[in-house]
Amino acid sequence: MASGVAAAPPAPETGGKRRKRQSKDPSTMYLRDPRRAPVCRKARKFFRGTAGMNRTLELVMGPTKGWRTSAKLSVRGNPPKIGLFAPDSHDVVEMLHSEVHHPSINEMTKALHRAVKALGIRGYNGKDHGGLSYISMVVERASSKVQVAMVFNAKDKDENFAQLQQLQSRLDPALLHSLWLHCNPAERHNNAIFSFDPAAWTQVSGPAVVEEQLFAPEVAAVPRPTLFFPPFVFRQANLSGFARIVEQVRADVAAFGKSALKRPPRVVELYGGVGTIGLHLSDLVHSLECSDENPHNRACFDRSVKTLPAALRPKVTYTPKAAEALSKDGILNSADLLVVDPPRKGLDDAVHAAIHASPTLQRLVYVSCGFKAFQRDFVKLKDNGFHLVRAQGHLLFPGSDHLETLAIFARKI
Ligand SMILES: C[S@@+](CC[C@H](N)C(=O)[O-])C[C@H]1O[C@@H](n2cnc3c(N)ncnc32)[C@H](O)[C@@H]1O
Repeated sequence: MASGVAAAPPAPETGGKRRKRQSKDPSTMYLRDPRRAPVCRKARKFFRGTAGMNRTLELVMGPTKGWRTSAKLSVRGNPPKIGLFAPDSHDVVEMLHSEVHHPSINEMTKALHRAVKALGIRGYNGKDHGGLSYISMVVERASSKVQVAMVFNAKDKDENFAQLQQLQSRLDPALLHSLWLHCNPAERHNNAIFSFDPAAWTQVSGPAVVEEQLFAPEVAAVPRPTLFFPPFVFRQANLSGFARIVEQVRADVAAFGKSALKRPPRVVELYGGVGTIGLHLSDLVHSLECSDENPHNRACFDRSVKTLPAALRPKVTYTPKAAEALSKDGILNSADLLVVDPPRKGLDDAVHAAIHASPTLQRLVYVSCGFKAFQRDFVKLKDNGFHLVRAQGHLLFPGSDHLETLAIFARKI
């Protein structure tokens, strides 16, 4: 099974038209004024029009530089070019430095470029489908060290392992958190960068997980679980920006429990990753059933639960299963509130069917990273009796044509 992580920042929504090839870092196209990105204009129009909101959509934005703490760069050709795909293409725009990258990612990219060239490691070539195809880098914010995963399309894992051992000796230990080899079979037939198969992963060096606290110490949020990220689970690229979304979700869940429900809600979370949202709600809920299709998330979630205050631990559970299957199993049959943060394709049909059928569900917190799909889901949720209570746009990738939408829906039962 594949993780479906995207290689490049979201491609601009071009209405199907082929764009002129970009020669510029595609995630900085709107950096001068990020709120002028086409998706922001579309979202404002949508919420004013179709969604009937009586005020202009609020667009929340943090720092425009240095925000990307998780990056997947493509590698192509020989000598290898490292960078991002230009929108709608597989042409790599070389990017050894980007102002939107965390400084550690820039430093590590340059060091890897030097090391890869010196060791004669070739980039993916599209002919025999072998070579180094991607480099994933994740910064642990407290230490500024980088977890590096190098993705090869190769049959001979041992050869790549030996190469990465050599490569490791060329990297600064003060910058490298850990180094991982991910080998995809050269003959595979899907576009996902990572596979869930544990056999595809080999740890070359360093600790197994990056550790993160979502909230800065000055944010008055309780609880503060530690989150654990091995390279084979989803992690937000702009974790500080995502913390602002989770703060809003906390405020809504608290208000819903106090004012509408008059008791703490039973919460289900689908597409929950390692529990980045759900674990931060544990003090506000009667119970939280978190889930995700990636089987590796559960161990991270369980480890995080141990970092919660003891009284909160029994309230939270995790099921490693796809949202479609859980929906068919009746997971929403007694839920008061549903939290969803699906991939760009939006909610699966079975989830809509379970929302429709639930006799108890009154509140829906929708975090969307795909605005096209969100618009489709909005119409279906309306058909299922939900109305929009509140929405915000979060520019998690300021400079690119991407918007993270937080929408709160309610229905009377
Ligand atoms: C945008 S991420 C959000 C995760 C989490 N909220 C976070 O902030 O880290 C989407 C998640 O959906 C998961 N996913 C993708 N397709 C899924 C499916 N059909 N059923 C359940 N989870 C799915 C992915 O593994 C990923 O963890």
